[in-house]
Amino acid sequence: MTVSGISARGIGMAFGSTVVLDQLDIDVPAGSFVTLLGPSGCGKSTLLKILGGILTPTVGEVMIGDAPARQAVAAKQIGLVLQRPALVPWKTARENVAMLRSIAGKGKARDQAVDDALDLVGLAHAADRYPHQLSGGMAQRVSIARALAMDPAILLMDEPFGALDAITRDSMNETLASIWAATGKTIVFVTHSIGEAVFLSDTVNVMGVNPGRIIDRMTIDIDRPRRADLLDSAEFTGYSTRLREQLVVPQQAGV
Ligand SMILES: Nc1ncnc2c1ncn2[C@@H]1O[C@H](COP(=O)(O)OP(=O)(O)OP(=O)(O)O)[C@@H](O)[C@H]1O
Repeated sequence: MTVSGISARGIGMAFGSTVVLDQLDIDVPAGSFVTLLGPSGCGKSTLLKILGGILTPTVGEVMIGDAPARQAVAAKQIGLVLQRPALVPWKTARENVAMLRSIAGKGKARDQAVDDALDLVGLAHAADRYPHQLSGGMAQRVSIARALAMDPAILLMDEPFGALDAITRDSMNETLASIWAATGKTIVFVTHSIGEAVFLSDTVNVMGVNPGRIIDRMTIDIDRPRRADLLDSAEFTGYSTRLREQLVVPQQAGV
């Protein structure tokens, strides 16, 4: 895996006559954890897909490393994790993780990359279970392992923990922070949750609506590793309060 960053300039996106994103610039440094935080409908998912080269913007340019984003997609450098894990019900956790690798011609009878990915998400013990035998959090761990097993340079995550209960979500956030530290991947993460954004990110991009744009960029300067007890600290609350103010104050001109 080569670690790559993303640079997007002058991004605009319209669906028919509806302008969803307007004049948006964003940089995601290689190996960083960057969050897109904003209200429903501000264009987070659309921007995530554009940054990953999955969707072509109406105007503007996205570079991944030194190449246009679509080349990174063709080279399978992009991993995607969505809110719903979408596992194949008749395949075990291990088989679900192995699936994309076999489609890409990388699969072997005993594939170490699959076992390593399951290990990384803490599911080695459940590799032979079927999706109906997994909790929601475990199923989402499988979908993260499925993306990791392809060893993408960039992981795009679209509200991956949005459907989970608060306790499971905290534990998934800790797991994701340790996966990121262990793999050094570039991660772009979409969330509605201020707490999740502060806990995970190097940088939080706060988005405003109508049209979608970035209204603030906040660097989260909290030491790592970050553990769940951080959630009770004054430092954490300070960042959360500042972000909340950005989200409720009438939005100003884009930055
Ligand atoms: N393929 C599409 N065709 C038409 N409109 C679309 C399409 N995809 C997204 N939109 C519109 O673009 C806007 C932004 O959608 P998007 O899903 O990117 O927002 P979001 O911030 O991720 O929302 P949420 O947090 O609710 O998932 C919405 O108004 C949505 O209806």
